Amino acid sequence: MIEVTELTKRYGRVTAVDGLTFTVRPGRVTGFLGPNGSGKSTTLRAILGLETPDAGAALVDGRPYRTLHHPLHHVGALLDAGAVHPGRSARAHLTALAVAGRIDRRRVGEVLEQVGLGQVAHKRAGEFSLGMRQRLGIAGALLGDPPVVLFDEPVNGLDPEGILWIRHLMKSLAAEGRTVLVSSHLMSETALTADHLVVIGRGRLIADTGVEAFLREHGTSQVHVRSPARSALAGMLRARGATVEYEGSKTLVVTGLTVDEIGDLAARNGLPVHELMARQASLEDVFMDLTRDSVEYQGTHDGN
Ligand SMILES: Nc1ncnc2c1ncn2[C@@H]1O[C@H](COP(=O)(O)OP(=O)(O)OP(=O)(O)O)[C@@H](O)[C@H]1O
Repeated sequence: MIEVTELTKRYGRVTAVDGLTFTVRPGRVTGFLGPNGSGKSTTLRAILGLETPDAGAALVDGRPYRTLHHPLHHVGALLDAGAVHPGRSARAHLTALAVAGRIDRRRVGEVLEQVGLGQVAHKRAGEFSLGMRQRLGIAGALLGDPPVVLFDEPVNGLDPEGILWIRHLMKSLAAEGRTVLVSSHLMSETALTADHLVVIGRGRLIADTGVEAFLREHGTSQVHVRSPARSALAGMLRARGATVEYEGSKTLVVTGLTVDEIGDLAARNGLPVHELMARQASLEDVFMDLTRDSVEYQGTHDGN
């Protein structure tokens, strides 16, 4: 379990994390979402004891990371997949980590197999593709068999096969009862993997909720209706409580009624309908709406 309480971190005049509180529970994948610069990496680094908070705390299993006796047995993290010596083989890299972390060297072979690098264990990391480097980073995170894992933007730059692999891995780690926290700036990708979402903007909490509840609450669906009698239809739809907007010369965009309700209403009143189509607002749109203020703030701030 990870507990972040009233966490604040400032860099000079920039408040990267601002009184942030949330808990990451075991047995599920928690997506940690926010636009670029919203404070995700800073929060992850604070959880890993790489940043000293100006206020508040970030605890792993009830303790600050720096006080854990065998940290790699508690937490595994993928922060920057590039942080591997290019001249070292995958096996040598992991062996060095194992020695430094007082972890049984037999784990090296196990994690190499687990991430699918068994065949290339002797290849130099400098010759690895980005996807292979991500896998190597994840192997390092899993070395201590930790109950808590953190991944910072793990699918960035990966091909579809790599993305699928990571999604599957996250879910299986959570199914084993581990605490899994995955940061991303992509809402739709995260919704496919995560069970729970923590959304932040300019270092503050925007949402802490289940993915399904989030989609129910924010995933507004619209219905596009093309009708030669759209003015009459619009009046009736509004009378039924729908929000109606005009688009082009023939189309209505309706929120608040289903396709069936709109079709039935038109039929009962003898109004012709040439097209009736449900459209789910994209998750990326929902996310951008939610975090817009924080992005504008960030832009202003960066400009100063
Ligand atoms: N070491 C640092 N020194 C100064 N400012 C920093 C430092 N680290 C982060 N910041 C600033 O803190 C804010 C939050 O950055 P952070 O990297 O935590 O955000 P993020 O959500 O992880 O974004 P990204 O996905 O772009 O990395 C940004 O304004 C960033 O410029």
